[in-house]
Amino acid sequence: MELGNVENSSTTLMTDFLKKCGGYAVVDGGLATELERHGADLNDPLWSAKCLISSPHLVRRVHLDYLDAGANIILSASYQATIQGFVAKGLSVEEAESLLRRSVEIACEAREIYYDKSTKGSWDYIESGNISRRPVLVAASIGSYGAYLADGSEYSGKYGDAVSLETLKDFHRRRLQVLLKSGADLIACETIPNRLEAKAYAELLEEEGINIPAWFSFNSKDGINVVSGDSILECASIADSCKQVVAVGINCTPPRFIHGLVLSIRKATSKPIVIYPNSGETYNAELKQWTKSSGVVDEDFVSYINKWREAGASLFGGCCRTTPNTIRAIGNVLSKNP
Ligand SMILES: C[S+](C)CC[C@H](N)C(=O)O
Ligand SMILES: N[C@@H](CCS)C(=O)O
Ligand SMILES: [Zn+2]
Repeated sequence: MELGNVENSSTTLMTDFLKKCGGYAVVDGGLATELERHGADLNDPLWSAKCLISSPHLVRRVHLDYLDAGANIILSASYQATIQGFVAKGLSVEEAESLLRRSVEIACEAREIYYDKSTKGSWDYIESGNISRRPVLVAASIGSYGAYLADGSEYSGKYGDAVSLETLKDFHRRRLQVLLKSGADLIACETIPNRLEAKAYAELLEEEGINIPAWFSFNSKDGINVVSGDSILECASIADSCKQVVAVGINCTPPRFIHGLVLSIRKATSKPIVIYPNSGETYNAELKQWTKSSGVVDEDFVSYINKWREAGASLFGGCCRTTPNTIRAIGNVLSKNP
């Protein structure tokens, strides 16, 4: 397919979807931390991807909980699922690729179960005079190279001089190819910590030329730049120039930084903005545990949703340590102020 057509059909998917959702869409909340809350032990280099092997039923249940809470987009458990990471655990490349596909299948199964069981509440929008089901997209999550390193590097974005654009493209290429053909509606490149990785994703998507839209979501620890110190404007511009990218945003970032970042992203792109902050707690990568941040108050961020909406965001959810309750509350805010 020619790039012009890729751009048109990808953009249409997102604009049609947002229209069907009433202009604003609800993204799910933290997947890994919710698995943990249900008893999963994520102290492993694979982090949440470990559950694809040990407890796929729990992954499906958490997806379903987010759908019950009102999510319009659910993200697969592939954030830290990499071929390299699975092979390091002793799996074959074929088994690793099959687990990647399985992560998307599990999310699709949850959507099927949700549609089958909910006769009330899911038939809630009218299109051309017909009552239709609540729109739900399945996004295949792609975590950064730093996520694979399993040492919290996605919160620093410092990969060292030895890691070049080509290193990152080689690292991501095969996983992206598998996920592009997995049946997912969307690719979610998440927690992108630096400009180089955004460029790597953009080039790979353009080289593959497959007609699946993607979003690029960055993280920040100062509300001005992405975590590596690279400019959010430059990062958002890379996303803006990539034809397959249908939304640009911020995830796994404390709520207090979001407003300024939305205003900055808006200067670089007119594409829809996606926002899914974490709880504001701090991650200890060594212990793989969360601690309350001292000296900062990150009150319940749902109260900020309207402010972020006024600043230009149109897709809202939560990242680490948010729960289905957060997502239900976001849905309530959006539906009260359509
Ligand atoms: C977004 S962080 C909480 C993900 C976990 C990290 N890559 C680790 O493995 O420790
Ligand atoms: N989608 C991932 C992001 C981690 S930062 C998750 O929710 O576990
Ligand atoms: Zn997160």
